[in-house]
Amino acid sequence: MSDTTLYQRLGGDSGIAALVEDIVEAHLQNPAIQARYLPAKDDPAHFEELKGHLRDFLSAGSGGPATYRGRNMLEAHRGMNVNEVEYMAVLDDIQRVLERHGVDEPTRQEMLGITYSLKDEILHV
Ligand code: HEM
Repeated sequence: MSDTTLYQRLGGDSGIAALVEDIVEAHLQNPAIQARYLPAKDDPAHFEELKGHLRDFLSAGSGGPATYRGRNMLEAHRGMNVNEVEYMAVLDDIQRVLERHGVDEPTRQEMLGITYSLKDEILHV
């Protein structure tokens, strides 16, 4: 176990903001899932709000100072009927962006565990 928080190992507020920008961009480029995110991009105010929610979710969930004010994972994804391929595409994008940002291997593994653990609230709901 590391004695630094996950939030610190992700680079704090600035690291998390940079990660979210690149994760969302990766989703928009990923043929398996881009159609899911394009409608949000077409509405700039909504798109900024979504990215803010993603930053706050990551900060709040990793020991950072933010308060997450978005919907819980079940409510946010209900009705989308996300499938396994889409779920893996999101997890893969996150892992690739973490690696590109120089996030260390144990921290990437921890993120993989956390993102996988949300499966029952997101997959086929
Ligand atoms: C561990 C995996 C995931 C996490 C942590 C996550 C997290 C989030 C969060 C925090 C929001 C914002 C909710 C809000 O603004 O109220 C969101 C929205 C969204 N998620 Fe996910 N998500 C994950 C997986 C997925 C997957 C696999 C898909 C489908 C490919 C997906 C599609 C979406 C879409 C389209 C929205 C935006 C809805 C809107 O336009 O407001 N998510 N997600």
